[in-house]
Amino acid sequence: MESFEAPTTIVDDIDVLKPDPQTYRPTELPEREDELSELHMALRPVTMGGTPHNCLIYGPTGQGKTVGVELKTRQLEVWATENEVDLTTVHVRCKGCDSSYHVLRQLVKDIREVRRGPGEDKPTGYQRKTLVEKVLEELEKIGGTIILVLDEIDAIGDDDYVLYELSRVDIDNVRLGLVGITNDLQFRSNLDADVRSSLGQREIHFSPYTAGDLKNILARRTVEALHDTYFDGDKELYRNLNSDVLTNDTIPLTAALSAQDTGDARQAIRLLRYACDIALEEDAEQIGEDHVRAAKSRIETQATKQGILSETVQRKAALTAVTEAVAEEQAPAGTTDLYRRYCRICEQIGLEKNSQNTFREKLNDLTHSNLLVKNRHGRGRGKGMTNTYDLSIGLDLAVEGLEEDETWSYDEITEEIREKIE
Ligand SMILES: Nc1ncnc2c1ncn2[C@@H]1O[C@H](COP(=O)(O)OP(=O)(O)OP(=O)(O)O)[C@@H](O)[C@H]1O
Repeated sequence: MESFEAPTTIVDDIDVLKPDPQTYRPTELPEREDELSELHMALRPVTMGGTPHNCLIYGPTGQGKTVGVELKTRQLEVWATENEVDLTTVHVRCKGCDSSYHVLRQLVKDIREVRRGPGEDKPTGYQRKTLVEKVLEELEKIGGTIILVLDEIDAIGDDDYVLYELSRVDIDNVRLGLVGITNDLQFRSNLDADVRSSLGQREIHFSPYTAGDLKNILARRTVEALHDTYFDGDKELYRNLNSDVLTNDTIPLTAALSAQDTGDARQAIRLLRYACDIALEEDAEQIGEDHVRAAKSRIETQATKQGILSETVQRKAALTAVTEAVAEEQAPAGTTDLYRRYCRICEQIGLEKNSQNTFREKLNDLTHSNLLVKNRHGRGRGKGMTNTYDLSIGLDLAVEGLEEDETWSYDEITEEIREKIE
């Protein structure tokens, strides 16, 4: 059996390569100097005995919005303690709260926890209006200046009641500033005009990181995470990085692959971490380009399997029909052929059959999920057009995805397909 004692020549502190804020939080974000300076200006009235401006922070996922707001509010808290200013920050994660009602319940719990410590339950059985009153009572009990950060606030969708109420809060002993964070660019324009003008007193946009930004972000992480990796010179920039455990192309490739995609720092850090894990598995002395490419492919494989897992049973039946056609080398296949296969599969597993039109919709849904590709062809002069479908992922991956999916436990069908490939 492998020993856990095996020494590693690569890693110093592996947790630094986790994009999870509970494990590691950067202490500076030089790539966000401008955005954080705007936030600084919005919060600055606190230092003059005033009320912070409300802000709406928006930008795609993994752009340092959450970590940036946390850094700035913490910096302000330190200043407030040193200057004996009564300041409280409440950071509310709205993910999963799909309505104002759920955000209000979360708010009551989080604000109570700020006062009394962890372990509060979310209140149940109250109407929205009563929950608003409870939030106000809690804010009043805290008093002073309060910054309420509503992270992933787009979770509430069109139901902006909670924002409407919070933006009108008027409590004698409280100076309240709201900071909304969202990665849904459409969210702002869908808000009620009053809420938009109140919450968006200051709007701060976090645009996607470039490959250059990502190289610097990754370089700083590797200096803390890896052995024999350090900056030459006082500027913590990729161009000053020296490392015995990274080959020259590792960081540029990781950054380029992530920048091509969405410029997401979380994704870039995760990719490097995965490459590092593969290098460790291989007992390699350096993390190289091959490890990054292997990591990218494993991540994509996992994401595809996850994608298959999250499809409905009817779509999985449609996907199985296309997979079978590919295994028999009969793809790209037309809707009629695929529908015939689908009907047979439904009979085999006892699934209710959809009409051919509904089946076609399922195929198109799978095309939108990037599991299938659709092509339109002419049937010949004057005979109109026809659609054919093929897998957009590898055949093996499609079969593996269906095999590993416990909600699609029709082993005899996937076994039959497997036999056709082997
Ligand atoms: N400039 C940066 N320097 C170092 N690490 C960064 C930087 N920007 C982001 N990160 C890291 O990337 C990850 C994602 O950051 P964060 O959660 O702040 O993104 P976000 O924009 O709030 O994303 P989401 O909208 O998905 O919540 C975290 O691990 C964070 O530490």
